[in-house]
Amino acid sequence: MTETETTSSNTAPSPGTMKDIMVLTKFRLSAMVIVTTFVGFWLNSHGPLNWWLLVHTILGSTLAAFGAAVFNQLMEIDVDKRMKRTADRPLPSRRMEPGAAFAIGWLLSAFAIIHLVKMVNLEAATLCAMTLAVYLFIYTPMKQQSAWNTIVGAVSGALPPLIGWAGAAGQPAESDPYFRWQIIVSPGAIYLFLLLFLWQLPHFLAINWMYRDEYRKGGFVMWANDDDTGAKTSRLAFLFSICTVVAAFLPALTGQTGFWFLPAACVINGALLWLAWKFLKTPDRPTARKLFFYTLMHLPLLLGVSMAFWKRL
Ligand code: HEM
Ligand SMILES: CC(C)=CCC/C(C)=C/CC/C(C)=C/COP(=O)(O)OP(=O)(O)O
Repeated sequence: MTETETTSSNTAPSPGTMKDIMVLTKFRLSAMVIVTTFVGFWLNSHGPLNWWLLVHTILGSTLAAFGAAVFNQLMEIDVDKRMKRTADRPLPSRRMEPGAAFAIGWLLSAFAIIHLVKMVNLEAATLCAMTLAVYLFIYTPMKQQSAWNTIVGAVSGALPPLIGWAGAAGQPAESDPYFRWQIIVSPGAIYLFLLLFLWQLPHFLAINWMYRDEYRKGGFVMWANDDDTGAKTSRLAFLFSICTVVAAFLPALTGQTGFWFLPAACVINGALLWLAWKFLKTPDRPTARKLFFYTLMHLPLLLGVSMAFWKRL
């Protein structure tokens, strides 16, 4: 090997390193979480968008989402080792030292919260801290105790759009109370929370059923673990898909969206119900896979039409 090659292999991250960083930060999942934060910010922006406030909100939330992923994987090294889906993650495969991950997790999470307090507002920072706390202190340990963990996980997954919603409110005026609860107790924020909360249930049930053997092997207690026929999981997935669709129509019912939201939402939600129905009628891997992949399209599509037809009242 020439000197140049040695030097470059020491400094430039190899494709393996880049991949490990993506896995450690659960990059694709975190990216979609941040899309929901962006949508929350956008929907609660009155008048022209405050681009700097948006950048600070997204930066803080992104670092927190990465930090959450790092700590979650640090807490699950032993169980992740037992599942094919997760065994090759950098920590269980021992490509990364737990000490390094611990330091990275702290740096990301602490910087994120401080950044949100200083550059955005106390409400966004508090919601972000709550997201981390629910995900790491309640959901992650609960995965090995009770199948209700999914409901708790869905709470942490439904808070990030509210971070964006709160972020758009900016700094308080002098006359404002210390903590402005009214920002998040509003119809738009409630819509985003309910939509995200409910959407995660069919999203996860489909994948939970596909990976039920792995979850059992890993020692995770999940709804689909004892359901080899798929009857129970597909019933739950169908029921929660109906609930998701009901939540998805709320802004149309309250007059928050323009005329074209309704037909667009009918198509997007109709496809979700159709795929959940197919999974219910024939619970097998192909129907579960289709439902899971469609959930990954359903959410951005619905958030997209919400943004497009949202009335700035
Ligand atoms: C109870 C809450 C949730 C659970 C248990 C859950 C579970 C999972 C699992 C196990 C996967 C991995 C599938 C695989 O390895 O092939 C996955 C993928 C994914 N999830 Fe979720 N999820 C939840 C919430 C969310 C939320 C809130 C979002 C974003 C808004 C989200 C977005 C995604 C995305 C984008 C993927 C694909 C990631 C990839 O291909 O790397 N999930 N989810
Ligand atoms: C701003 C901020 C802090 C954002 C973070 C949002 C967040 C915590 C989303 C997590 C959603 C969730 C429960 C995913 C499943 O994780 P899992 O641990 O069950 O997935 P795994 O089995 O693949 O490890």
